[in-house]
Amino acid sequence: MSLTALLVDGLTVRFGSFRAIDDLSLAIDYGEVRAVIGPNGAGKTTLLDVISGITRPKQGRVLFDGAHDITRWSESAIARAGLRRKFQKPSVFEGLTVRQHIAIGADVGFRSRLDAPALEDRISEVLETVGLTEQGERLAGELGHGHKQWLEIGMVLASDPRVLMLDEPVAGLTDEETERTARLVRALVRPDRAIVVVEHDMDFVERIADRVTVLHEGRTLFEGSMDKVRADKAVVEVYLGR
Ligand SMILES: Nc1ncnc2c1ncn2[C@@H]1O[C@H](COP(=O)(O)OP(=O)(O)OP(=O)(O)O)[C@@H](O)[C@H]1O
Repeated sequence: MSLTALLVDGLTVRFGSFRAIDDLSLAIDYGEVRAVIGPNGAGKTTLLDVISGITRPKQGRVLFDGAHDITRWSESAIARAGLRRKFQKPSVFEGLTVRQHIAIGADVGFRSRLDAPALEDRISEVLETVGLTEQGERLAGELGHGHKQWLEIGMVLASDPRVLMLDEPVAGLTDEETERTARLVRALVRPDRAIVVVEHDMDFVERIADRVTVLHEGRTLFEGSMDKVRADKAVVEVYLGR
């Protein structure tokens, strides 16, 4: 296993003549939580779209696990390899229970197929981790927004991801739910997993991120700890000071 989970190398994504990602290079290691922040339109979602196979770059590579350029892989091949994403808007199956959702996540994603008892154990373990044990038999449609977010994190987690991408996981959550999500994200850290979080809530980012990459106009404006990010003049000018 490489120490680097994702190596983004000279990546450019164009929409017509506009460069949403502009010759971007960055490395994300196993064992870390990396926050990707920056103003609207900086290219954060586009970066996640490339890593998850939704958008094809014009130039550059994304090496997964030090060896595989995933920019030509299909979305499903990328997901099967263990790169999994929770999208910004919760989209649960209203008529299925919480347990059924986690089962789908485990069944679709788990790289070594589980037998029935192992699957039940896995579901219970995931429910415990995301704090939804008591809601296991409830229909997803009855859950509040926070619980839906944790359910979706649970679905992704059930697949035992190597790279876990979370797109604005605390948008629309209360302060208490945000705090609980921060604790959850930190509990998902493992030496063989990289967690990439796109988020606008800077207090949340400070709580979870080992390192922060600030994007601006498709390039890295700054990279470092949140303390250093907050102190950087250029970052304050284009983003934090607004
Ligand atoms: N399919 C597309 N066609 C044309 N332009 C696009 C497309 N997708 C994204 N863009 C443009 O690329 C730029 C980067 O968008 P992106 O969604 O990656 O930004 P972001 O940093 O995620 O912003 P936000 O914080 O608002 O989510 C924006 O100017 C956006 O309008």
